[in-house]
Amino acid sequence: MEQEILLSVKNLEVKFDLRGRTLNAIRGISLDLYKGESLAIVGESGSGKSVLVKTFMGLLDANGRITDGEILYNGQDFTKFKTEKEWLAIRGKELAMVLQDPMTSLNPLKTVGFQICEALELHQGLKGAKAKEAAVSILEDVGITEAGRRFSQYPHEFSGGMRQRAVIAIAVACRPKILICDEPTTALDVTIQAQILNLLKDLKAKYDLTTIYITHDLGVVANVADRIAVMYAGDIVEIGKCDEVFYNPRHPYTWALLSSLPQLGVKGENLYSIKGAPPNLFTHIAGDAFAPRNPRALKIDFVKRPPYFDVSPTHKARTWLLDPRAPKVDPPESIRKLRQGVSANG
Ligand SMILES: Nc1ncnc2c1ncn2[C@@H]1O[C@H](COP(=O)(O)OP(=O)(O)OP(=O)(O)O)[C@@H](O)[C@H]1O
Repeated sequence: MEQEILLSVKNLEVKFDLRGRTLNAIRGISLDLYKGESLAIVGESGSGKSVLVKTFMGLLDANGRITDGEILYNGQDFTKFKTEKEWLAIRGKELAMVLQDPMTSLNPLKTVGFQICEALELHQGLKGAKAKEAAVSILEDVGITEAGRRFSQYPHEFSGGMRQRAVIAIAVACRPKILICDEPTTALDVTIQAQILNLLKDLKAKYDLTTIYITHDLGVVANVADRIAVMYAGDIVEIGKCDEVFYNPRHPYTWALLSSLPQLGVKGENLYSIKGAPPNLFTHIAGDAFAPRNPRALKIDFVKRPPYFDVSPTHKARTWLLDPRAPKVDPPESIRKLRQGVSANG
């Protein structure tokens, strides 16, 4: 079945000017987002996850610029936008974002209810009693009990988890098509994390959302994502359905990420202790950016950037290991066990 593409990124490049030097933050990304799906973008700190989604909302820092590519949405190309006015028709209304720290999104001086009403008025033209009624109902939708009373409270009267619910309420009040969640639960404790993820899942169905999750934690995405895109050094190195990436990963960086998952009972190192450091994005990267940290790297990995190779119609990875001419390189023991577990279970 053909899936409808909601947002299409083509060969996107983003650079930052920093003290006379140029940092290559996004290095030629192409990505289709399908209507109704839940896509997770994973990768370690600095891989470009946030910068990528900021380009979807016109929120790049002032020293950043798109130097190539297209971002197509509903017949428009965001990369061609020149004015803030053009973005105001998109931001909040078509795409909304939930950030890690709710306090950066909430105004501490205004009640939570007022802030939801503001969004309702701006995007749906609702005012007065109608707006309040709608806001209370949204507060209920995001799982805030005694919504009528909570409506009149200030963010500091809410707990951390409730603040995040309030931020989500403001985001969905605008009825966006796409909800971007940037590490939405990182700042919360584990039980609250699970509640917020469940809430986001419920809201996705109720509000007919397409969602993008950004996280460095593969454990988080296993429960929420239909597809996973793995980012490394400003590029998507592997993308596929959740099961494909978890149980048949092909890029050595994905192997490393998975090996670090404590949830899988795999004895390995923490994500942040994958040996070596990410590459310097100020310099041109010739081959596979992960090669210097990859104990299984081939010679060509240091010389030539790999293209994508298809693993299945829905799964591809940018690694020379998938070239038919490549020598057979086995994934680490832990990854092989994962795979065997799947085939043994049918
Ligand atoms: N305004 C800026 N000026 C210079 N470099 C920037 C700027 N914003 C981001 N970068 C750089 O772009 C790269 C990608 O950053 P980004 O914040 O997207 O990473 P990330 O994967 O989202 O990491 P994290 O999980 O820490 O947020 C990093 O090297 C970062 O230092």
